[in-house]
Amino acid sequence: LSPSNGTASTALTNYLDTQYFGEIIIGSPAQMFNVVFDTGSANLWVPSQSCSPLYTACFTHNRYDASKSLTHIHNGTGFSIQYASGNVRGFLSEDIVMVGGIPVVQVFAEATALPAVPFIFAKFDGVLGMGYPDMAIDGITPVFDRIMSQDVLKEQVFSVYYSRDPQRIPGGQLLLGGTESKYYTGTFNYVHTKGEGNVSVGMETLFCTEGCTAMIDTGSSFITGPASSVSVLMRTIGAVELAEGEYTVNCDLVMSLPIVAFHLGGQAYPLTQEDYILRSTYISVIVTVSPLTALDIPPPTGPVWILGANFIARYYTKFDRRNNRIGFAQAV
Ligand SMILES: CCN(C(=O)c1cnc(C)nc1NCc1ccco1)[C@H]1CCCNC1
Repeated sequence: LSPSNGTASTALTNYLDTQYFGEIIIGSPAQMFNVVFDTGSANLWVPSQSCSPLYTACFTHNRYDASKSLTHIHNGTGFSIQYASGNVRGFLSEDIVMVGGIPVVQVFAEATALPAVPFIFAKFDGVLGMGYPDMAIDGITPVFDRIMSQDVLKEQVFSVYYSRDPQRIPGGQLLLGGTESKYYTGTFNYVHTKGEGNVSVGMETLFCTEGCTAMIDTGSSFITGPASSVSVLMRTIGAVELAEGEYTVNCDLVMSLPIVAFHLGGQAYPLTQEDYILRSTYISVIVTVSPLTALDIPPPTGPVWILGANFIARYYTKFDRRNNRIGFAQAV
């Protein structure tokens, strides 16, 4: 925490433009964990020392050992969080958590059952939810809310920078309490949380004309949209569906791909071809647009567009909890 200006910075690692994570400390003496700072959830969980090593995903990641922390407080309440491919299950514990040098006494989950898919592919150990308290399982006050109530931050905001260049150090930044001017240009345009938006391709608004909700999810790698809308979008750009919800276009068509723009809060946020395609290295003739896939999320949350890392890498994002709005500026 730099006392001078009431902000706290955490450098993020960029793994293949698809995973961005930073270090936190839990317990005394310090136990270090790499976590995704995830606006798509609101709980903190890390693998537990009591996770059976039969769970490969536990075996290959850092695990919290309550017996080695002098500041550990027992809780024991059951915990389960649902992901697309399976549940993370465990129990609650309490200890000192340090984020960007700010200490909070935090209730978090020790994971004792960690599904191999997707977590054996995770370069991070756990997830630190940065979402609103109403998303928090077991009604636990999220980390950022506990930091805000300490009145140590200049502003009740946090900002996220995701670098697009894997060689660039740091690969990203989480800044609590403000924005980092070196990571964006121009001014912020704001959209109110729970706001409406729509999606246009080229000059025409294809669907969601009556507006549909979008979620900015710092913990997701890609952009997903309702299957019906994504298929309309893909047909428009001439992509063909190979796998379920995954589309490909031919390489030499890339330059003719239209701009896909997300309209949020009356402002257009265009993505160029490079933002929404991923060149598949092994088949030189086909380009996959996998950063844009179909995912139908059931009501009441869905239908919803989820804008993940490849959107945030283009638009530096300020989560303004004081005014319940999200600001976007051109990322550098
Ligand atoms: C963290 C769980 N998430 C992932 O999409 C996810 C899963 N599995 C792996 C291996 N990585 C993931 N995200 C990597 C990443 C880091 C930053 C950007 O994307 C999502 C689940 C829904 C809420 N939001 C988060």
